[in-house]
Parts: sequence; structure tokens; C-alpha cells
Amino acid sequence: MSKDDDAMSPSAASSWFRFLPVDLGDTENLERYMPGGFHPTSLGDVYDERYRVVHKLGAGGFSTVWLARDETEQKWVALKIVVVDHSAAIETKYASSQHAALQCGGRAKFPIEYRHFTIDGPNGRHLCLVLPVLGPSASQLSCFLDSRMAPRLARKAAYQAVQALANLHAQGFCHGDVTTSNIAFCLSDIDRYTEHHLSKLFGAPEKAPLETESGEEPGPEAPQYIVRPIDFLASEENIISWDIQLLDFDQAFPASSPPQDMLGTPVEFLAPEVAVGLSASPASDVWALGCSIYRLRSGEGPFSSIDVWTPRDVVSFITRTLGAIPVSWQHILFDHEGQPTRDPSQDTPLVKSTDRRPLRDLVYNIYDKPENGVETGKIRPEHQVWDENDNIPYPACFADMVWKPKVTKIDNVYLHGYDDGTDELLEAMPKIPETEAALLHDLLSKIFVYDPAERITAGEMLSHPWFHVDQADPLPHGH
Ligand SMILES: Nc1ncnc2c1ncn2[C@@H]1O[C@H](COP(=O)(O)OP(=O)(O)OP(=O)(O)O)[C@@H](O)[C@H]1O
Repeated sequence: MSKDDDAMSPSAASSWFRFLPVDLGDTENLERYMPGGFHPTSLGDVYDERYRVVHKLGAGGFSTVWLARDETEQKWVALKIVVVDHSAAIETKYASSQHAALQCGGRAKFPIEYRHFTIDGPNGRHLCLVLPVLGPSASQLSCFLDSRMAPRLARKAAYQAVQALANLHAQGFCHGDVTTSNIAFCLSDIDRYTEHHLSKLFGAPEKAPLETESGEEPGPEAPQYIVRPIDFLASEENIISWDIQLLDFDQAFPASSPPQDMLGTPVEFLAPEVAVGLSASPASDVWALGCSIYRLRSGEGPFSSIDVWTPRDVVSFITRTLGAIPVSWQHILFDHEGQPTRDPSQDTPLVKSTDRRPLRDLVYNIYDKPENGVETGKIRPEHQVWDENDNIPYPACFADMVWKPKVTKIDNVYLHGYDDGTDELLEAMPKIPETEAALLHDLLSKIFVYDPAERITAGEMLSHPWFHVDQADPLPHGH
């Protein structure tokens, strides 16, 4: 799920800043440690008398996710501990969507839960899903100037995501939250590693004490410390496989009964018909998949922008690429929060922009890793360093999978955060090969169409030639 605010109870509003921020990068929303919210979890905790928490894997709007040792079966598992307020709803959704995933022989493409149980804690009763352990998400591996996938890995991951979705749709189910954050890479046989070995590979978990704004000790509703999630890209040994799984069924629904409310998926992945208040469907999953495919290959979402925060924003932004919305949608209104409405007193108009972003330009301008012609891999001079890790390449074992644009030096300047000069620097980077661009443009033109009935289906996408450009060229050994 992704609608952070949904999980907050109204009483949270007065306590937004109860806790001081911790300097551990991206962590869970600390303010969610309150009755109805997250479970305060600590390393070493044992749940259900068998799962011992060893590290943190991540967190979302609705859960924290932990690496745990299953002492009964002697294997690694992921414990997804759901916020109290959403535990019952997520348990119901998981039951039906996991059944659909299993029906489609989906064990290979979806993280099917081993089992689930409940945890009674100071904040209430939490659903805890026991899942296979996965590696980093595609959002982490394909992230603007921070990280880019090798083109071949992007195509392979994209194809598997299409397979997963086509299978799910064939079972009459929609995912409802297809994003690159929900495409995760598998690990190659994590069970061959002991706890000691994992600690040698990834280091001991990094912790920071949790402190309150008021200086009082946090109560039992919050943990004593916060843990930085494990970084699978920090090790000198690559345990990340080229296979992906599609996770997070929190918003899945039967195609025959779409949700009445707006999907909680990030707006940049929202299909235009859903953004204007029409039903979600397999076709809206395909739109989100198209956004994910473009992000996998380019590092950016086609409709992500600092101007896109609401359904109205994304529709406006999409018109810059696809032109005016269909006439049949033009009576649709948006309220002052940018949500579609039927109340004429609430109407705020779509922002009409004359600034065009043709799909063809988006595709043909995708930049790739420079093999030569620009200087790479040096450490940025001290006064230009924003983050000391920025200009350090990934360990060599990841060379055929991912690369960091920020280790690229053009005209003696490292690529860093986006600023006025970035686009000019990026001009110097090599672009996607024309033959591939033509195929990708063709594929995306069949996905990014307003009318859901005219959109290509996930099943039809499987035979599109963009996914098969590597067919004649066998994968490197071990993949
Ligand atoms: N099986 C897993 N193995 C490894 N890491 C996982 C697993 N499941 C989830 N994670 C990590 O935990 C994060 C949160 O998981 P997930 O997206 O399922 O949570 P959520 O609370 O439903 O959140 P949201 O949809 O808001 O991201 C993921 O981004 C990922 O980093």
C-alpha cells in the first residue's frame, strides 16, 4: 500500500513530530509508533516462539518488514508486521489474492506467504505475514542519478513482471499497486548462508536511538532504537538474482468487483481513467506496468515530476504526452485536493500546459552507461561531495547488473543531484540504441492510450519484440 496517511488515526495529527528524525536514510514513519500503528520491534525479538529478528528489510506505509531466522525450520524468512488499524483488512485481502496467485502457478512470480499469525503488542494486535526473503526493489536499482540497471536486466525484469501480471489477470485478479517498489529481485538461495556469514557480508545492523522532541523517554509503543534496512548492494559478494517477484497484494481485487475508492498506488503510476474517478481494472494495472517498464529502463517514471501530487496533477501531466483527455471525461471535476468529484461547487480545473513531452522524446532520450568518452569512477573533490558514497561505484560483483550515474564525470564535473546544469551534462551520455528505442516506443504507445479498452493486455505484451531483443544472446553465466 502506499497511501501513508490512510493508516494514521485522527489523534495522530496532534503528534506529527513526537520523535526526532534519525540519521539512517529512508526508514519507517516514526510517528506511526502509536496505538493502532506499527509494532515496536527490536533485534533479537522472538515471535510465535520460532522467528528471531536478525535485521530489518524495509518498511512501507502499512508495515515494517524484518529478516528473521525461523528456528523451527532453520531457514530465513521475512516477517511483514502490519499496522494494527489495517491488519484485519489486509488479512482478508491476502487470503483471496494469494489463493489467486497460487492458482496461476504463481509461486515463482509472487512471494506466497508461508503462513501468518498475530502479534499482541502495546499498540494492539498485528497481522504478521511470514514470507520468503527478497532482495532490493526495482525502485532501488533503477533510481534517477543514483542507480541504473543494465539494459538487459531491465528487459528481463520487465518481462517477468508482465508474466506475473498476465498470470494474475488470467485468474480474474488485479494487483492494484504495480510499481517499481513492488517489483523485487530474488536472492540466490539465501538459506545457504549462516547468520555469521550474512553479518560478514552485510555488516552488523546499524541502529540509532529513538528520541522524543520533548526529551521524555519513548513509551512502550515505540522501540528504543531504529534500524537501518539491510543494503544488499553493499556486499562484496552478489547474492541478488536476475529473477523478480511482484509483491504487495494489499490492494489486490477481483476484476469483477473493483474498489469504489481511489487506488492507494502512488499517483505517478495511476492510470488516467482511475485518476478521473472511473474503475480500476486489468487495463489500469497495464498502465502502471508501462510506467514501471519505462522506469526500469530509464531510471525515471514517465509521469513523475515534482508537480505531480494528486490525481488531477497526473492527468494534467499526462496530457502533455498524450494530448487532451477524451471528450467523454471532460465533464469530470476535481476537488481542491485534486481528487475527482461530482460536486460542482468543488471544481478546480485541470491545468492546461502547452509544454509538450512527446513519448517519442521520452524514449529516444533515455541515456545509457558511457563506456568511454567521459571520465568515470573518481572520488568527487571534498567541496562537491553531498554524500560520501555518491561517487563510489558499486562493488565489482554488480558490474553486469547495475551502475551509478553519479560516478560519471563529464567536463570534470560529477553527475550529482538534478540542477540547472544536469540536462546539459546528460547530453554527453550515450543514448539508448535506435533499434531498441523504436521497439520500446512501439510497446509504450500501445500501453499509454486513454481508452482502457484500446490498451494492450498483459497477455498480448508477452510477445512484443522489445522483450525479446536479447534472445540470440545467452545470459552471462549464473543468470
Ligand atoms: N518478502 C520481502 N523480502 C524482503 N524485503 C521485503 C519483503 N517484503 C517487503 N519488503 C521490504 O519492505 C518494504 C515494505 O514492504 P511492502 O511494500 O510490502 O509494505 P507496505 O507496508 O504494504 O507498504 P507500501 O506499499 O506503502 O510500500 C518493501 O519496499 C521492501 O523493501
